[in-house]
Formats: sequence, structure tokens, C-alpha cells
Amino acid sequence: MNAIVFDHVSKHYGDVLAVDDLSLAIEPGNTVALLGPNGAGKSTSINLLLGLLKPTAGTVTVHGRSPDTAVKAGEMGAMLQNGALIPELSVRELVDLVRRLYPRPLGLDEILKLADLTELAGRRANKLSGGQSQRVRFALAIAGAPRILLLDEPTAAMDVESRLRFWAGMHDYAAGGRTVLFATHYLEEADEHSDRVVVIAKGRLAADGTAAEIKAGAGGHTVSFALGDQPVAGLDRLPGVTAVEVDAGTAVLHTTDTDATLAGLFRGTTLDVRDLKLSGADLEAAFLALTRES
Ligand SMILES: Nc1ncnc2c1ncn2[C@@H]1O[C@H](COP(=O)(O)OP(=O)(O)OP(=O)(O)O)[C@@H](O)[C@H]1O
Repeated sequence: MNAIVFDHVSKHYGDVLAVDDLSLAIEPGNTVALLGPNGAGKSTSINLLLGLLKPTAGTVTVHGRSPDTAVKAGEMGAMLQNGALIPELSVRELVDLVRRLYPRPLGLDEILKLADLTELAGRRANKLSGGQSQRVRFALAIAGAPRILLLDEPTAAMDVESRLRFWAGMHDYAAGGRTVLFATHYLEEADEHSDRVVVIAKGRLAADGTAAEIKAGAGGHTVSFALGDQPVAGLDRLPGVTAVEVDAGTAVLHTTDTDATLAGLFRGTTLDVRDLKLSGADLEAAFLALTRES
């Protein structure tokens, strides 16, 4: 059974259509990045999954049940964009308080270790930096050992070092076969820390696959070289080439298969090829292309 299913889900806020006929299924044990620009509908989708919002149309299910039922059963943990911490409590007291609310929580020391809070356990919540507070929110999200973990832009306030440690904790947590869905605008994070990237734009699904598939699907590979005044004829018939541009003596071949295009260029033509440059679509180019299209 799928861990998460969106079946033709739409969500309106008055006139604003935040989620538009979204269908998506996530298998248990996957780590999925929900990638999209501001206002794409990422937070709305997470709130729908938590049962905090109800769809205007369609259904959301978690392990085949309603989000409300799954939340009550302690199956989901969430780290949302903000959430106040009780200022007078120490990190240890706060985490322990929350873990005791669940039937089968993780051990206190294990939670502190996963969230990289062992050294900060005695610190009061009102004395934490923004990034440290985020780590406490992560600790609270995993305290009940949820099978599904939802993270809404989890690294927003973190510096580079904190991000690295945070992702290490997330991977350790996910390693036990748990499902993780995280929202981000950071392309590198989606690329590095997920098995699958779901791109949404204007509430609609724009792409779905591994980061490598999304890059390949954008078809942005080019082979360019100095053509000078040699003839351009025939370049568009080379294997893989989808378009040819010539500008100021430089030929740019857009291709779906760089290897085949190069083989054709060197074996199938007598051109003098100099200043050869290859470029592949990076995730950023793919992301911009996809979110512009939709
Ligand atoms: N409570 C609300 N009332 C009205 N419109 C809302 C509300 N919450 C969100 N929206 C609108 O719904 C759309 C989707 O917002 P959402 O917060 O889900 O996007 P997001 O992808 O999480 O954005 P961000 O990356 O900026 O956090 C936006 O156009 C937003 O302005």
C-alpha cells in the first residue's frame, strides 16, 4: 500500500487555486522532495496531508486512511515553517515532554543525537539561535517515531554546517524504512537528499522523477564549437540533434544524446572542430524551464 496518495486534489482559498488537480502516490520508505517556487502550493499540500486543511475536491490518504486518522494514530510527524517552542523549558525537557505523548516514542538520547542536540540538551528554548530552534522542531517531529515525516523547508534558517548535520540526521531517520516528504526551493537539496523529486508550480504537477531524469527530460544538452566560415549544412541531421544555432562563428547543437552527436560530428563530417564545449542541463535549468512552462 502507498504511504501517501493525492487523488485529483484541488484546494481553493477563496478565489486562489493553491493546489490544482494534483495526483501523486508515494511508496513507503521513499524520501521525496517537493520542489517548487514561492506560492507553488507546497505548504498547502503538506497541510492537506496533516489534515489541517481539507481539499476542495479529491482525496488525500495516508496508508489508505484519512489524514486525521493517521495523525491520531501517531503515524505522522511534521516540522512546519514556524511553531513556537515553550521558552522556559530546556531542550531535554521539551523533547521528553513531547515524546511522552506518543505510544511508542524514540528514546530521548536517540532523538537528541539524531537532531544533533546532545550538546544543547540543557539549554533553555528561549536561548537558542534560529538554526538551533529548527533542530529542536526536527527533534519534536521525530519524537513519536512516525512512519511518515513531513518537513516544510526544514533548513530555512540553517547555516551550511547545520544543514549538513540536519540532512545526516534526516537520512539516519529515514534509513529505517520510513517515508520522508520535504518541501524546498533549494535545488541542490532536492538533488542530493531525495530519491525522487516532485516539481510543482502553480499548484500543478510539473515533473516527477529522479533528479537525473528531470535534468534529462529538460533536454538541455548542448555541443558547441567554433565553426568559423565552414558550412552549416548537415549539422541538423547529426544523431540526437534537435536544433542548431550559429552565432558569431560558433555553432551550438542542442541534443538529446551528446555521445551520439559527437560520434556523428567526428566520424560523419569533415569539419575542423575547434574549441569544443559540452554542457548538460543542470537541475536549475530544468527547474526554471519546467516551472515557466506550467
Ligand atoms: N490562508 C491562505 N489564504 C489565501 N491564500 C493562501 C493562503 N495560504 C496560501 N495561500 C496562497 O496559496 C498559494 C500557495 O501557497 P503555499 O503557501 O501553499 O505555497 P508554497 O509553495 O508553500 O510557497 P512558499 O515556498 O513561498 O512557502 C499562494 O498563491 C498563496 O498566496
